[in-house]
Amino acid sequence: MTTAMQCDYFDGGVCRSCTLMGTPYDTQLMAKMEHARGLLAAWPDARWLPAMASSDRGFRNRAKMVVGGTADNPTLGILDQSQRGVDLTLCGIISAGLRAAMAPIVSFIALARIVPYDVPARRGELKHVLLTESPDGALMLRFVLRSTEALGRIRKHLPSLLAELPQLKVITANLLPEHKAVLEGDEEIALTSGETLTMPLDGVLLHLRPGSFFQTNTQIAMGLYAQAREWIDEVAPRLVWDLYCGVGGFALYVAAPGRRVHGVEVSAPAVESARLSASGAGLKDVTFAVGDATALSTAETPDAIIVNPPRRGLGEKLCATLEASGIPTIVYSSCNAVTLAQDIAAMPGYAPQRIRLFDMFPQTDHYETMVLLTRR
Ligand SMILES: C[S@@+](CC[C@H](N)C(=O)[O-])C[C@H]1O[C@@H](n2cnc3c(N)ncnc32)[C@H](O)[C@@H]1O
Repeated sequence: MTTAMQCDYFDGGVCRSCTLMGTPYDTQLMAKMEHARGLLAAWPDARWLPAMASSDRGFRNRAKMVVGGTADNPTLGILDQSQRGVDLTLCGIISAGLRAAMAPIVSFIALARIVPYDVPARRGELKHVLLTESPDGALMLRFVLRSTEALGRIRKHLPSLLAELPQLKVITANLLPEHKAVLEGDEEIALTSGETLTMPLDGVLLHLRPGSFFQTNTQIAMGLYAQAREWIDEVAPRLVWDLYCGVGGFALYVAAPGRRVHGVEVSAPAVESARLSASGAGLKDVTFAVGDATALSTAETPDAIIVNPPRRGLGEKLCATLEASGIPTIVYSSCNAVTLAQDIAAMPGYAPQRIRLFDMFPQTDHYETMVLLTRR
């Protein structure tokens, strides 16, 4: 039995995001397996592979910090019930590299006098600090601002931040003028010459642009992509589609000589990132398009398809399209086993063959499940 992680923020009632904090990791993983097995019990013939466990701490490659406090004493973390800033810079589930960058960023905010946004008063500038770490320790930092008011001071003082954190490769200002409960706005202003964070994942180099989705837990993401590659390679398809492809992790992993791979994704920055990664790797047969995966037409039927939708799942329309298609193999990677089970039930022409749980989100009851489906 593993020792449970302890967190002062959780114990003090300051932050309750990690709902399973204090539960031994083995117990968490067993409960997730039971939960997934229960939801997918309608397919008893599918073979369950051993779950891929994660490190139970320091696994998050990304910190989304709400900024509170004052320009002299900013806080990075969350807002409490009265909308006051609560410091969470020592959060134990974010990576050590992210944690180490927090104090210099807090000092920088004070130095550049960027006034934290005051939610009840609708005053101030800095709403969020978004920080992402690549496996080689490089960082992408985004300041989500109400306006460009502080930009001059940010630019002026940036050299001191870069001197302290030379691993900062991409820094941007994101503008979110509206008073609304979203993380970021549409406009991104580059503050460094580096525009993408490079993510070396055992042999595959991904480029991450600000604003594009990347899996939260890099170790588990690599496991997920490697598993998809193994299943795809077994059926040796000549044409593979990667729907909801994000920055192209699955597509780039399954690329192989003599195989065409095409990714579809709704986010334009993510598609730009994916194209950059494919061209950087010299992969001419790996292409990407901005588009709505649910509006898919199967005029040209691929030999295999990978789908990795958001929590809402594929939905009726795409399930009906896939059910009516002649695609022999589907690899479905899902962060919500409830919608996964609904979608599989909506495609009775496919039989789940193998299932594997990937613990992308330790300390919470969330997890990723990947299923290999073949045409009956
Ligand atoms: C769970 S993420 C998967 C990303 C990617 N497969 C990866 O491994 O990083 C889901 C992705 O679906 C995209 N998305 C959401 N709705 C979509 C739609 N209707 N059509 C295409 N992409 C969509 C999101 O922008 C996001 O990048």
